[in-house]
Amino acid sequence: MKIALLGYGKMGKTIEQIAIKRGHEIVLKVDKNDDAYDITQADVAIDFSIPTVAFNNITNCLNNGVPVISGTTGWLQDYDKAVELCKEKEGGFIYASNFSLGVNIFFELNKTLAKMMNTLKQYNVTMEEIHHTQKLDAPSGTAITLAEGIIENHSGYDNWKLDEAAEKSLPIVAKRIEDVPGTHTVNYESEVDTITIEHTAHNRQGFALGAVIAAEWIIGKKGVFNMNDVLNIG
Ligand SMILES: NC(=O)C1=CN([C@@H]2O[C@H](COP(=O)(O)OP(=O)(O)OC[C@H]3O[C@@H](n4cnc5c(N)ncnc54)[C@H](OP(=O)(O)O)[C@@H]3O)[C@@H](O)[C@H]2O)C=CC1
Ligand SMILES: O=C(O)C1=N[C@H](C(=O)O)C[C@H](O)C1
Repeated sequence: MKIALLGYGKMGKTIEQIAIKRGHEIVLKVDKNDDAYDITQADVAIDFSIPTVAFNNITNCLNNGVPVISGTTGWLQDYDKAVELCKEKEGGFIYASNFSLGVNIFFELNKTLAKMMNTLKQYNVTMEEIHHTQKLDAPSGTAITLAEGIIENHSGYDNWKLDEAAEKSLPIVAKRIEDVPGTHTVNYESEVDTITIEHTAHNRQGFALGAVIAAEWIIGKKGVFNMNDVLNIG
């Protein structure tokens, strides 16, 4: 499979290593200021860039008939437009806030726990995410997906807020600590006890492997998909 890497930073480089080990070829590496590139030489594009350019990268792929996997976070105000374009062009598109198998299992565990806790009003939910200091967005995309999983399944919450507690709002604390690949914690706290679920990434390999598996999976498919489709979970 011929892969275009849109964004050649920490994730782009990790994806390159894994893709080559799995027998794929990297035909294009796009970074800042690499504007004039021909995406059509690739069978599939993998976008791990920055929030301000991700939507543009995705539309360029869809307009040129190249299926695209996007892991970039912080651009979701334009997600619906990307979905529309994908349908109009009959393309292939997957966005996931987190591509790792472990986090996708954690997402399901989080939803199940929220359902179980729904009637137990003595518990307040709080969330914390910790990432490296170069991260541009807060809260993390993964934290937003976790919050949405709780809001959909727990009637005590209908929105989330960064660093703020308010009526029916799920507070998310975002911490930035050097070299942390990504840790997400969900707490249910009552006066008598705390229930905690946590996912800790030890490195970026899990995210990168998931993105390559998603790229392999989307070849020959048309539509907008997510990691539950790829991993057949949920
Ligand atoms: N969904 C998931 O599983 C995961 C998602 N992520 C997300 O992926 C994104 C990238 O993460 P990470 O690799 O750690 O970040 P990095 O900052 O290491 O890499 C981002 C790269 O994008 C480059 N870039 C800047 N402008 C453009 C452009 N116009 N087109 C293409 N590339 C460009 C940057 O170049 P320069 O440095 O020169 O500006 C940089 O090399 C983030 O949004 C992060 O949150 C990260 C891990 C897992
Ligand atoms: O920026 C990162 O590094 C990560 N970003 C994603 C997010 O925002 O959730 C996924 C992972 O946590 C690493």
